[in-house]
Amino acid sequence: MINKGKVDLYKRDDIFANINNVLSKEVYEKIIESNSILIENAKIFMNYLLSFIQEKNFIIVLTDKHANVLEAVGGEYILQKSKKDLNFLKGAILKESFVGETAINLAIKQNVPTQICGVEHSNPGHQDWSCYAAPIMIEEDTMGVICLTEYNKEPNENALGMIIASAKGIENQIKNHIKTLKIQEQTKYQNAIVENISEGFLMIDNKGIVTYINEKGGKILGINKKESIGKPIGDLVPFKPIILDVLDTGRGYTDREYVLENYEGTKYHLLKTATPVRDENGELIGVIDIFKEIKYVKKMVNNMVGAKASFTFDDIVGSSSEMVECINLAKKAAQSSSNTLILGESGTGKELFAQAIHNQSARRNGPFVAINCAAIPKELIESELFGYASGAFTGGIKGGRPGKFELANGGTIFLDEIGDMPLNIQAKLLRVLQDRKVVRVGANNVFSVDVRIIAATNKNLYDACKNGDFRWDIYYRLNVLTIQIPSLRERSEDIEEVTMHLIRKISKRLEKTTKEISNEALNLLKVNCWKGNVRELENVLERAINMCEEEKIDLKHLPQQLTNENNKKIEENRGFQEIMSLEEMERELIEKVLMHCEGNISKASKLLNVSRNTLYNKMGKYKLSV
Ligand SMILES: Nc1ncnc2c1ncn2[C@@H]1O[C@H](COP(=O)(O)OP(=O)(O)OP(=O)(O)O)[C@@H](O)[C@H]1O
Repeated sequence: MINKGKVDLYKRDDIFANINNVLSKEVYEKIIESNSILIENAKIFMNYLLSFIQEKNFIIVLTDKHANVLEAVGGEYILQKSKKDLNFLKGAILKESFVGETAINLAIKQNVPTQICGVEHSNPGHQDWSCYAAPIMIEEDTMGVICLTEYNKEPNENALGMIIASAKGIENQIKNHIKTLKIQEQTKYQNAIVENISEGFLMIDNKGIVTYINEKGGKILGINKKESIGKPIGDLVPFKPIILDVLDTGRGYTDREYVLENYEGTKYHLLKTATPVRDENGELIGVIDIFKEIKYVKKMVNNMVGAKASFTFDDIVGSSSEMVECINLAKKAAQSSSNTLILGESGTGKELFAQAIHNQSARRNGPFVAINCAAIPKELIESELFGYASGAFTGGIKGGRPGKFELANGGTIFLDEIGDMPLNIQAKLLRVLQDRKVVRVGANNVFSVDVRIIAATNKNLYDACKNGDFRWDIYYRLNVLTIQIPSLRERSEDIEEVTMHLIRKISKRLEKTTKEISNEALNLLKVNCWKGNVRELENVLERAINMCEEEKIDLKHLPQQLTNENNKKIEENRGFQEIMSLEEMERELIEKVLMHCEGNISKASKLLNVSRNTLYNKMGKYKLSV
């Protein structure tokens, strides 16, 4: 719809007292800023229109949606005249209450192109002029109005058409402008994402030309981000980039391992994912390559699978001289990164010590990776320890897998039950012990690893070496710092302290209120021989706490078997002796055995099933000599 001269004639006689209304400077500047897109795009059309109309008689005015003048262009004379007659100056307020009904006001009010010529104007001061105005609409909202004004009372048959076409042109221009701004904003976000991801990001076109590379990618490939764009990737790096294979085959890949050395001589072990990019017709137009350093992947894996040491020296309980000696030795081991061997029966706390050593060492922030050599089938130990290469065996994960040594890089590996490691694996272990180098099963690449080794066993490794079951060279390399953890039998004076510690620990875990133990129950625990050491004691206490409804564990909560065994012992002792204290019995037994072995400490300690150290300590305690 178009308005042509539809004016309320009764307004013609209105007197407009205040036609010089102009916006204040501050308000005008604000309005200019908020309409900057409209002004920027309209100006192009205003100047264009001006170039083929008679500048002498015409002015073109742009207003915002409230009829405030944003721009006015035209020949100098006519511009000055329109300022005087029509108030057409930048910042002027042309609303109806100030200037009467005009083509601009009507175009805003009714959202349609409007023309008002000569006497059709309500304002007598406008009646020498003709105005042709068209609204500029974006998504059904009026942004402003463009108006062609002629110093002529008679209608101009081309003017309205010209102004409508200009308004349409401005609308299209603004729409494109908004689209571009949106794309620019999106690109900004995308760039921020690509630049801030921890991975290297590279994009090439179907000719292998770099179209984008992020800062991290440039660092890994050893190339300058800005200078590389527009150049063939093959010319920028000292190796054949495997991303080019994707252009040949059209097939991408996920998480493929790759080792590269850039021009700066820096080696990177990467995990790469390459994705072909196709246009809407399915034509390959480029490849996106994302690569990350595998050390960060391993760190993440370790964090997720819990390759962490949770125990510290504060968790090790026991104040017997044997235990204190062990703890001191272990603290010394924590100060060094030498190979460490922990010996002791099952359940004596070998892993507990290994974790405490790691947590007090300089490697405490690195991974702690434990592997039990006795618990893994012989055929799998090698790949578990050293990893395997892609295609090493059927069923293996495509792209290969790192072994525990690689996963422990920068930290500690705990080789539990090392005495059970098959001889063929021991040969490979020797290489790691000597050079800290790992070769995956089925691979040629050698990886350097920075790993501290703590091994443990309940076997006599010396005897195993003599029998040919364990390699001497490994034994000597592991036997640098050796910690022999005494069994609970050898340090029965620790039983009360360990018991109280375990009651607190287990009650907390099971959310029970049990916190004490009766003297009778504690005495029964003290006389037990604890074949399974602290672990067995822990199991008995866990069972007792589960059974116990009160705060105190009593005899009835302990397994019947313990009471039976104890009764049996007392019966046996009654046969040859009145009831003696436990210490008296121990002293007498040691004395008898020493006599039997004619003072040979080694023989006596073997017969008593305690270490020589322990025997010496006990002899000191009971003032026995040979
Ligand atoms: N001195 C100690 N103080 C506190 N808790 C201990 C102590 N010794 C062992 N434990 C606890 O006993 C349990 C067994 O310990 P750990 O697993 O370290 O023994 P291990 O010698 O490595 O056993 P295995 O040879 O069977 O692997 C763990 O729950 C551990 O926390």
